[in-house]
Amino acid sequence: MPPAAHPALRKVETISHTVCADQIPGSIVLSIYEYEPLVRFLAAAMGKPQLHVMQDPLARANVMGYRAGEALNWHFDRSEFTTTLLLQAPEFGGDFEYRTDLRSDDDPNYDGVARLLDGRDLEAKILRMKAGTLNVFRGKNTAHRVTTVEGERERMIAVFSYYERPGVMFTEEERIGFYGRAA
Ligand SMILES: O=C(O)CCC(=O)C(=O)O
Ligand SMILES: [Fe+2]
Repeated sequence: MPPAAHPALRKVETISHTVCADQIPGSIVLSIYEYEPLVRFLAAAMGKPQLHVMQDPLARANVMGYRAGEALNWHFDRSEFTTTLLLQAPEFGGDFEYRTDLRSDDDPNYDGVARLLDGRDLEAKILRMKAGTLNVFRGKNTAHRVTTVEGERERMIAVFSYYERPGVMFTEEERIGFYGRAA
């Protein structure tokens, strides 16, 4: 593969409207995030002895808005798995599309990633979500994206982070990198 064609070097634009956990104290979204039966359910679903909410005041739970014309490009997540709850569905578009196990912990599969980015991966699937859909996926190796939202109603989704270890925090640098602020 010529270096310029390497999938990691492609340029994409990302717009995001993110509300962090510290901006919604006492909200229903945070109560759901911390709801013990949900945490136990997710642990059982993921085959973990236990899961814990994250301690990070910003990252533990986020609400992201996608407005008309906005999307989230193909990516992998840093964490082993990700939990989302769709709060409001858009009128059109804003589909969650995923490609299961595109890479593995020991094989980055750059050719496969390039094929996906070129729209030539026939195994990519769309998950039909409605408001209230809980989505748990292994985003570390399953590539995923959100297609462009259309229409007046913004897509609103809560993103919940849980870990096997209690007390997980981002570093200050990570908070600034993700959110543009440390506190
Ligand atoms: O909005 C979604 O459905 C997915 C969000 C996501 O992939 C992420 O925040 O990493
Ligand atoms: Fe993601």
